[in-house]
Amino acid sequence: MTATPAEFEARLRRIGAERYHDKHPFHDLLHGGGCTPDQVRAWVINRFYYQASIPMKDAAFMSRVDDPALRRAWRSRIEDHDGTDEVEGGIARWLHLADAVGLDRDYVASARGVLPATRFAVDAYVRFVRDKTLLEAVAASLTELFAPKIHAARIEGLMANYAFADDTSLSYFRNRLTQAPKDVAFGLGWVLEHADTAEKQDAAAAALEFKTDVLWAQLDALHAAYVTPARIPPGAWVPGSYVLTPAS
Ligand SMILES: O=C(O)c1cc(C(=O)O)c2c(n1)C(=O)C(=O)c1cc(C(=O)O)[nH]c1-2
Repeated sequence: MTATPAEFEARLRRIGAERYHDKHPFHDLLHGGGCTPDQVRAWVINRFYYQASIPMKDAAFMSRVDDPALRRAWRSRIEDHDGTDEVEGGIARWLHLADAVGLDRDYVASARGVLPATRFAVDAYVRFVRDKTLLEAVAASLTELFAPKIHAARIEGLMANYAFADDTSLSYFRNRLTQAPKDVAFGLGWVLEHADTAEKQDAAAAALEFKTDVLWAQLDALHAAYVTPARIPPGAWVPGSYVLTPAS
């Protein structure tokens, strides 16, 4: 049976409550000050790959949309990450964080040291958005419903626990606090309007679950590789390498 929009929204929010990556143990370590400088660096290197891929997935999405109004509503996402001639974007802001933790920013930007499982998970998200229905693609972005809470917790936790944390190094997250709610208000409204059959609601819910897996798998990979007993896959970043300045 088709759920009402309010019931369907509650179903989507339950998926976040049960599966979002704010519950992953790596986030407890990171936000609680329990990460070593190299573990923070590993997170910065791997998470960069997600950041850098987001505007590519949004471009893939827009390439499939024939409704100019939907493209217009979506295109600010690309500017938010890539920036404009006047305003720095999220990718540049992420590289301030790379500088602050002492990493060689060119190495981070090259994505050479990214873990294989991170690459597989992120690439799967870009492919999902390219290949699935527009409804599933928009529904997958709705993990952002749950992101402002984790960004606020991250700013607070990093500021309290790490000397590298300041307004410049954390500017990425501060900007997302206003960007994400705007994106997600549109995305949620669009999904509630277009998921108008039980089958479409099931497909949208499954897309959101898939996306929580994309996020969770990245942190599993990070935890397995860099938290004791560490198992670093061949080719991935080796702690201590590409570090230009000591930890602060
Ligand atoms: O730090 C986080 O936990 C987190 C999570 C997510 C998310 O839920 O997918 C995004 C972001 N950050 C983020 O910064 C971001 O720009 C973003 C875009 C998207 C998307 O799917 O389009 N998710 C996320």
